[in-house]
Amino acid sequence: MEVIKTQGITKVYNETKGVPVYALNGVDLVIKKGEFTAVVGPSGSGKSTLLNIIGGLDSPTAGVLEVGGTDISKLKESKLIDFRLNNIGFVFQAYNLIPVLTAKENVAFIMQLQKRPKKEVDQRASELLAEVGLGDRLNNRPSELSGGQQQRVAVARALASKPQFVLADEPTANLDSKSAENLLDIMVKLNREENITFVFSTHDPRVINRAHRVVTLEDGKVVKDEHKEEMVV
Ligand SMILES: Nc1ncnc2c1ncn2[C@@H]1O[C@H](COP(=O)(O)OP(=O)(O)OP(=O)(O)O)[C@@H](O)[C@H]1O
Repeated sequence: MEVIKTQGITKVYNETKGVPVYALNGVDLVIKKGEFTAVVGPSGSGKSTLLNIIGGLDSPTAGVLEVGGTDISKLKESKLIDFRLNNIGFVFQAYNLIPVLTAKENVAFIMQLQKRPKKEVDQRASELLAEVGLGDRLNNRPSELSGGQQQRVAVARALASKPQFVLADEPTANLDSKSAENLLDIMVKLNREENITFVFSTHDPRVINRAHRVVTLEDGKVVKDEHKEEMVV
């Protein structure tokens, strides 16, 4: 099943002086359910721009973007906010947790926005945190957690809404190698056992090694798209 389909996605930034910048230049990409995909490429190649557009956080200058068969490039902002909430999970490099809320409240918050029953919210928040190895940290605030633990809360939060896929922009960028490995182990496990679709951008060779599919961008274009037979564990 196709979860994400882009056709001719282009993003142009108009430089005030001189030439326009093509951050993306005709990207065609199909991501299927259960894929574990790394988007790689040199600095400035368009990775963040692509992830922001796939996540409905930014709109393309041209092209079509379908998520689960819905053309989201045509949705109005209010509809798009709802669509994002219910269909896409986000993990950013700077954690982006709400500082005054506990780990459990951060995960619950997304489900409260979805107006799910309190009992279900409570139970699922605890279960997800246990799944990422933080069953004993439910009531700690982000400042009381390590960077790796905060990023695991972010993964639990991304999954809370039962999204069609999870987008992670450089998820290991601020982590030491042990925490990065640990985060990867959890993402791989969620992918393998629950068929969660992950798309992440990265510079990190350890992350690239664990991906099943590696899409390489250069100057806003896909220049390589490798599918690996076997995952390297
Ligand atoms: N708001 C903006 N205005 C003008 N140009 C922009 C803007 N955002 C991005 N760009 C340009 O678009 C191109 C792609 O940027 P993008 O951030 O997507 O690259 P990236 O591959 O994620 O880079 P990095 O690995 O350094 O994070 C770059 O040339 C960048 O300078």
